[in-house]
Amino acid sequence: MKSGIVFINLGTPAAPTTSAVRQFLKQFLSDRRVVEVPRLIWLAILYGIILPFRSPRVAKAYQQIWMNDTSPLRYFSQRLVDGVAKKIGAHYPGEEIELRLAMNYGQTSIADTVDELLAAGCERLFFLPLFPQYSATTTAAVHDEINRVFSRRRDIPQWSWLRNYHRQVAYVEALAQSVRQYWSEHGRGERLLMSFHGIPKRNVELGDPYQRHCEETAAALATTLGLNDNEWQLSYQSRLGKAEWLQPYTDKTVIALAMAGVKKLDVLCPAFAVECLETIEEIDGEVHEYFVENGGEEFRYIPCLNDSEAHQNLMFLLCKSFIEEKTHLFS
Ligand SMILES: C=CC1=C(C)c2cc3[nH]c(cc4nc(cc5[nH]c(cc1n2)c(C)c5CCC(=O)O)C(CCC(=O)O)=C4C)c(C)c3C=C
Ligand SMILES: [Fe+2]
Ligand SMILES: [Fe+2]
Repeated sequence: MKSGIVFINLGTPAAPTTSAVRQFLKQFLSDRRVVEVPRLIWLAILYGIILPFRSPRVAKAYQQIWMNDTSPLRYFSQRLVDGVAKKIGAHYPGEEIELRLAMNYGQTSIADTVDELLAAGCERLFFLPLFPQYSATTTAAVHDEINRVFSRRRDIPQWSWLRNYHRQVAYVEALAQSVRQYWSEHGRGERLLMSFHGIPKRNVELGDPYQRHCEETAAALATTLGLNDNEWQLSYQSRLGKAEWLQPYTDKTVIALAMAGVKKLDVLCPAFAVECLETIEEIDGEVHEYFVENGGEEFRYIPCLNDSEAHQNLMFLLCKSFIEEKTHLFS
């Protein structure tokens, strides 16, 4: 039985232009899972302020980071998928397993990817959102889209998904390995800051488990690295708008650390599977500058897992349980 595996990332603009960024932001920020502000108020903010003013500014930021004719998010996500496809091909030589990358916003959509895999004869599908920590703003938004796609089909294939992998030993080990490798090449900083993408505080109060997942990832990583409580810290980045988001905020934390005399700071972004605007431009650009402007000397950004061997092995392991699942034998 032919199977399809779909890795899903958030999405990214098709080009580093104002119109492409506007189109991406419009689709992304119109999703009720992403922004829970009352609709009419939000549409006024989105169309009156965010789309006209943010799009040109963010397009310039994408121009700075565009690589190999695409965005880093797409570039590294595709390389990860290609690497895992090779591993799966080598490990299951007799089996027909197709791997694809899809985006929840922008191209290639989940709908087009499912159409393609079903047309190619796949009879069961596995969806793997590249969000280690569950949040309704990301993971549930992907789940909604998968359901929307199948709601339009009469003949729904056998399908499953992975909800989260924030405490998977192979994930925490992969993060630890990349920190250790960085330390072996550059020496160790005075503190390790783990910066996660933020969400509004209200979402957590209403039941989103994201904060707990981030805390569990951070604590597991600190334990794996053998760090004491005063050797690491957790913070939340990428706040948008005036409402309170999860605290402590990354920018304020970094400024406070610099002002408290920390000179050498290591920074890791565990919620981001691959490099993107929020890691390269925001963390290693903006936040890096805040650190140096406030007395810090070395802001040492540790790259995401990207298409590293450890990340490919983790993804292979997550796919393995689907590949070896036997439910299809009942059909
Ligand atoms: C209300 C706004 C947002 C919420 C909630 C949010 C949650 C969230 N996002 C990610 C991962 C990524 N976000 C990225 C970019 C990005 N995020 C927002 C807003 C919210 N995110 C915006 C407006 C943007 C676009 C850039 C900008 O205008 O600043 C990206 C990078 C995409 C890229 O092309 O590089 C990622 C990845 C997570 C994990 C998350 C909640 C857990
Ligand atoms: Fe985001
Ligand atoms: Fe941002």
